[in-house]
Amino acid sequence: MIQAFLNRFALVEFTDTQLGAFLGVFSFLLAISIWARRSQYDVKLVSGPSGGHWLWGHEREIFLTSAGQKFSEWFNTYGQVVRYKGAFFHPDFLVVSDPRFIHHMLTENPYNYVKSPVFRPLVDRLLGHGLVWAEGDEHKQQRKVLNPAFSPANVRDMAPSVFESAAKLRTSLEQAILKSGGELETNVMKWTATATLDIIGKVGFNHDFEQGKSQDAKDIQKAWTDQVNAGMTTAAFYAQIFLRTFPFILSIPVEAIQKQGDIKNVINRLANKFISEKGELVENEKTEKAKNLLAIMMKANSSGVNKMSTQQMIDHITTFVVVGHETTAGSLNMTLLELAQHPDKQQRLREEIISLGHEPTYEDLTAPERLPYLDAVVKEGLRLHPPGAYMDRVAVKDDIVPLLHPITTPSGEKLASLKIKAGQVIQIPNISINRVDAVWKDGGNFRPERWVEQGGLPPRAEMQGGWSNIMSFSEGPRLCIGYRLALLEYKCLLSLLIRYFVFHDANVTIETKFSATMQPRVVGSEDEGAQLPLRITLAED
Ligand code: HEM
Repeated sequence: MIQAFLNRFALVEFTDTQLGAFLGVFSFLLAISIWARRSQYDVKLVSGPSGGHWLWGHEREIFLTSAGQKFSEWFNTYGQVVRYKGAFFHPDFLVVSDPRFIHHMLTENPYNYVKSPVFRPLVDRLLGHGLVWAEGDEHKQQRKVLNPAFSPANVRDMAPSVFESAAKLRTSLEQAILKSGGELETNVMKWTATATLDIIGKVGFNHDFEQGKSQDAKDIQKAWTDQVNAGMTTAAFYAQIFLRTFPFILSIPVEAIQKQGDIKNVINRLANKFISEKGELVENEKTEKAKNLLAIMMKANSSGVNKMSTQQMIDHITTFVVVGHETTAGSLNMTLLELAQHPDKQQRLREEIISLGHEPTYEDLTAPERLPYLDAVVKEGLRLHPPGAYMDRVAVKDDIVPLLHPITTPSGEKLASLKIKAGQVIQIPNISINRVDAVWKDGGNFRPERWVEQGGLPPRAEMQGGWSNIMSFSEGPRLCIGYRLALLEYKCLLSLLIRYFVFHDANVTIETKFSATMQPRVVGSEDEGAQLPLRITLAED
């Protein structure tokens, strides 16, 4: 067809060879001209909020509003790729929700987009050299060794520990309600985090945290609470900007900076004890089924493939305990708040669980069709309130990133891809990505029905690539390794709490803030730190 066109208009007859050469030269010149036009990086062409403070850029307004609020506003105003001004003359940030952009970074090129190298030493101090810290080949290798520990079969074996901790939570909450005359107003975070710490202690390294009563549990919970509370303060906002600008501060021997090792120290001690007590046993009984994550790692080690040092195994356990307990509790808490504010939905869920006729089993909790409304509530809770509410990545080299939704430059040109420079910081606010109105229509509303009604979900192409096509567990090779366990815990605890208790709004205004994970606090009582008060009564049989 091209040949016929040229022959007709050039008034000459081209041979196949001449045409091939012509097209080759033409394509080359076209590529050069596109390259010349695009040799300027495209970030400056991306639209976003104007102005911004000369020193703090737009970062202070992000900090002062609730978690993800500014990003949601900007996605709704400027589209799914937004540029804004950083503090302290930091080059402009990109904040993205475009699914193609995110897939390119997290799934197709995960090791070309790394976590901020500035904060890596902090992760080391808090968690050691585990999965959250590792990058590149080291991360690939760690995932290869650890993925099997979270296989469906292994998570199934963890179910008895999950059910046992849930039953203990029910008993102690029931007692507390009866003791306070049938109605208890309480910070629900303490109850759920105690249960999830119990679970990760058992499934992590067969340790009993005694429902938060052991000294070790108290130490871990105190260190974590101090950390997330500190993370919400104005001082922390300034500190992270100073750290980013002057990373050497991290090595100053000041107690506040060095204190992050507290949790790591407790878990190091407990896991070392487990290894010295059980090391021989697991070594000798290679056919026995390992029953917790540390034993699974030790057993894999004893087979000689992919050997891990004792310290590496301990760093992994530390990572699982820290990132695995408060995340699940955090999203569960916010779902309880939503259900307290939507009593009709809470009642619908309760009726579905009661109509099952027995306590939910592992099978009931893992097959969505057995308890479809429970499944919908969990998906909606995780969509609106992902505890890992925010991630960021830094491009390690120049790249051209494809877009699902082309952007329009100030001169009216449409760009279907963006040329970005090595060092570009790209922010991925999961909480705002999950709520974009252009995709979800009523993105900020709690409406579990959308997951079960016909046509309730956005078109697949508009959604993300991870679990249930939302961003809550991320996507690609760094997708949350513990998601199956998290979902089992979440569904088990939620079904039990809703079956036996009624949750009522405590009539305070709750806002959420970014910290190590997303944290709720009471407006007007910010100084009291993270809390989520709810009134709880017993459900009628
Ligand atoms: C509702 C509960 C949970 C949510 C929403 C959640 C979410 C996430 C997210 C978004 C990431 C990616 C972070 C990033 O790349 O910057 C992540 C990573 C991770 N999660 Fe979870 N998580 C949950 C529970 C758990 C549990 C129970 C465990 C383990 C017992 C766990 C272990 C991890 C680990 C080790 C990573 C790092 C994975 C890697 O980089 O390869 N998480 N999680």
